[in-house]
Amino acid sequence: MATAKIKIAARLRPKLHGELDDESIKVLHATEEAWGSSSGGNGRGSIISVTNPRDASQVFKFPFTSCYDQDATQEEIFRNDVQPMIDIVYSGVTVTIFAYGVTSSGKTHTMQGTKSDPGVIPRTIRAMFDKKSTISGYDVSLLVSYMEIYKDEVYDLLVTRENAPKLPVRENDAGMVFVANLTSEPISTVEEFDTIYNRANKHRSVGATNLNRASSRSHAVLTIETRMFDPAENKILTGKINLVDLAGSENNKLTGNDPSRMAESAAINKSLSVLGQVVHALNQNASRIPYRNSKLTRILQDALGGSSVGLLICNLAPGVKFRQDTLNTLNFAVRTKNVENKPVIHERDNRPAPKPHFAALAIQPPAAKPAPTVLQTISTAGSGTGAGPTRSRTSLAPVSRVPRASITGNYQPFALPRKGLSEKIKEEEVSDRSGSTGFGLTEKEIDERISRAVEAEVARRLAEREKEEQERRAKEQELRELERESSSNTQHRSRSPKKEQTLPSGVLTPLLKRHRDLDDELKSRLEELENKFERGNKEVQLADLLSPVSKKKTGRAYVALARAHSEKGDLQVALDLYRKAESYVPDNIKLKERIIEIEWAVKNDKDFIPSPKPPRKAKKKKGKAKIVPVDEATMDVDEDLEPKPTGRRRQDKTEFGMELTNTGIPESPSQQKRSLDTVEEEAETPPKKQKKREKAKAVVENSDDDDEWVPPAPSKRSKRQVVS
Ligand SMILES: Nc1ncnc2c1ncn2[C@@H]1O[C@H](COP(=O)(O)OP(=O)(O)OP(=O)(O)O)[C@@H](O)[C@H]1O
Repeated sequence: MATAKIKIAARLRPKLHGELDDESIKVLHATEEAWGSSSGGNGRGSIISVTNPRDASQVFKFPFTSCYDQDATQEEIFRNDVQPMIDIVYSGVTVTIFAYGVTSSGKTHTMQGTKSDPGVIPRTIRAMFDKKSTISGYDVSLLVSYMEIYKDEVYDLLVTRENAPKLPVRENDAGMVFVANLTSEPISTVEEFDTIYNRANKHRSVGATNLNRASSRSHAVLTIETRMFDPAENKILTGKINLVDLAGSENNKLTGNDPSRMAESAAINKSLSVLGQVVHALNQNASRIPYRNSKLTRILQDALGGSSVGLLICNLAPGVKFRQDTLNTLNFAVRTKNVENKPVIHERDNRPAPKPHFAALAIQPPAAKPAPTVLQTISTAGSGTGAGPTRSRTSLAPVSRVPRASITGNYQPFALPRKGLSEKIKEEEVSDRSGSTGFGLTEKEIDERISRAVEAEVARRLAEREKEEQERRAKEQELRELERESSSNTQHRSRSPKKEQTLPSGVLTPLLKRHRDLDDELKSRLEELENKFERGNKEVQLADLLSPVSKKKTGRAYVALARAHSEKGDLQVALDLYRKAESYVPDNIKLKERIIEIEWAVKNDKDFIPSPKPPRKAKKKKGKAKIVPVDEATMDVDEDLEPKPTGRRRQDKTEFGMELTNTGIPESPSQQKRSLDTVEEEAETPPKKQKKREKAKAVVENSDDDDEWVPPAPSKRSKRQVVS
């Protein structure tokens, strides 16, 4: 079955007035000679390089097919990466393009642009109308729908704000997710679109923050649907392009959000966190992908491991202020580029089915739904010159995880069209509903059959759900027992002097010595937990079942083990353990950094010595001293991976895929400055021992995508990077 990976384009925006650009984030291009073209290679097969905030001698490299520097134009991005998608849409496939990045990184600029410098959306519309005018033999109609996801609720942007109710997200029989009651308006000219779009944008939730005067407070999804009726074949081909301007993840220290903004911010960060988890689960080949954990991922389900063709535009902001967010965005992009979709052509055949022989009718099983037609080949590298809808298709095998599409009349897009279909399509739909069955059955017989089938299906689903629920409860119970057992064992053992004798002297690192009992305990606990679940996706499944506190505990347990192994020099084992930890705390920024660093050390066969752990501070409480239970002490094993907030309870640093507790009260500017400095200071502290060993400038190639261009290490002699 043909698959298509999500394509990544990264764009670094220019520094804005008053911003500092320390040039730690760079775009390195391939040379003209290497690409054999005169395009200068700009935007094609280049890399983003980022200096490690914790060790300036390390440079992380992220190769993507398209990287755009601060001078890149809107036209360039559209021509290289978006224009080729138009042909795909007209071949009956859904394309999803989404802009992702921290707040103020330029997502809206890239997608919408300005009147004088239009972005992806206006250019796409023009290109779609241009393409439409070249198609002959089809009756083509275009429809637009536009929604925003604000605080995890979906609103129609084509209706006035006061009349916009929360819209439900549903799934049809074919597994296709759609937003019920979303308006879908026909558009016959570019000007018509512009009027509708400009009016709708006024309904979008936008607010001012310290980082962006017009910050998007919601995710916006604009969908253009193409319906092509072929009168000769009596078929309808339906393509779609979803243009998604995501809200940016936010660091409330930098945005200076007030409490009402914070609630928005929490919703934004939560949904982006789920997006990160979905991509993570897809990378792990997990059997359960947490699409349902947010409306955003539910609506983008088809674009992530589904039947669309995807393009992720990663927007990056320059300067040290955003460096951590840049790394997070790039990490997300690296993961996303491994996500595979299985594009499907959405075609509905309106020809009446041939009438079967009466003898066959007697033993006729209920009509099976035709499986989705799968694209044999989809070229995303075209130049936009393809002619007309693609007709070649072969496999009829059902798509495994997310077929989400049907070529029968069951197919429903995000929006259910309300009006303005071309007359012919309307006629077809009418004749579909009232016409002959093709099997000589009466309406009543059909109704009866349908009700029987529906009843059977409902009964089956209920039984399935009941079973799943029972299994889930049993698993949860088991986990609770394990946890209880484990914590009582831990307390018991900590009192037992015998345990000390079991330690092989001189082998354990200082960390292990401190936590020797716990190490054994944790190992056995983790082993027990592991045995309960299949390999492969067990961490993701388990993480789904655990409470947030248990997840954190388990993550820390893995981190403690990983750290111990890394100190012993078992870097590969340590790396595996850190990755496991990531399944439980996917949003831990320092853990991500640690993984990158160890990956680098393993790849380059270098030693890795973690920065020394800060001494554990005694926790003081007014009045009485707090007794820290042993179990809790294990949580501090890797304090440097997870700094504890001090003072008032709040989370300072936000990132993609990071779950936030935006419950804190904004600090005073002086407090903000102090704690920001601390964050920066922490980030800049290099792993000292390692620095001694690694005097030469190191380059990290942070990609497992071998077929992508990996340029040589930067040299002082060459201004531009050259393909070797
Ligand atoms: N490539 C660019 N060239 C010039 N200015 C840019 C570019 N990208 C972004 N900007 C400017 O940067 C500012 C922030 O951009 P924008 O609003 O697009 O960010 P955003 O990522 O959509 O932010 P948010 O998530 O808060 O909505 C705007 O003033 C915009 O004009």
